[in-house]
Amino acid sequence: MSRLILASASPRRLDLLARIGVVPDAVDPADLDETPLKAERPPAHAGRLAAAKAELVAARHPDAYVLGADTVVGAGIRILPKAEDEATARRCLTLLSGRRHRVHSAVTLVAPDGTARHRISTSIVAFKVLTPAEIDAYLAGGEWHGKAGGYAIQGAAEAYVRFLSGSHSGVVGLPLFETRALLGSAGLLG
Ligand SMILES: Cc1cn([C@H]2C[C@H](O)[C@@H](COP(=O)(O)OP(=O)(O)OP(=O)(O)O)O2)c(=O)[nH]c1=O
Repeated sequence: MSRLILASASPRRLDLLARIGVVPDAVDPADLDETPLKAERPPAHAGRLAAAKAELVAARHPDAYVLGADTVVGAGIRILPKAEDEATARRCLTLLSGRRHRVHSAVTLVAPDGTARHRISTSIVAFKVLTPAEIDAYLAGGEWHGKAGGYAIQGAAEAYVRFLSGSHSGVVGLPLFETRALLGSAGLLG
């Protein structure tokens, strides 16, 4: 069977794949510019980056299947950043407090013949109104680091989530229903 490469530096994506019994033959992250295009909408941004990551890494592994993913938090037409510092995470949480937002997780599978298959999962998440003390407590925990929208639903932030509609695995970073469909249609399961 052909090799499967996971084009991601996210340990969560590796763990999520393992939950459906898939262990990639290698992990080879793509390093690319994740700046949104002018007027790019959140789902389009996620789809473009998932495809770009998979295609970039596929060029390095011509005989393998390559899986890439991207998770974007969108508030209306705004794309929230991936929080690399506390001030950014604070701005994200302040914006998300007391309102609904969407989390788009796109997955792309590039086959050895170069054809690409794409899927996207969109979830709706609503946070309670966050008090300044709750935001401070969350920031002190550090789980926001490197996360789209400045939070990780798989950690303490889930206690602030009043409502979730969609895919929990998608919010964490790799929607398992869509990923299984992609891998299955390529004959990579069982
Ligand atoms: C909203 C949310 C995001 N995230 C994470 C998933 C992604 O790792 C990250 C969004 O950044 P991504 O650019 O999707 O992924 P990444 O930079 O971590 O890894 P790579 O590009 O190499 O695949 O935010 C959570 O872990 N939990 C959450 O609840």
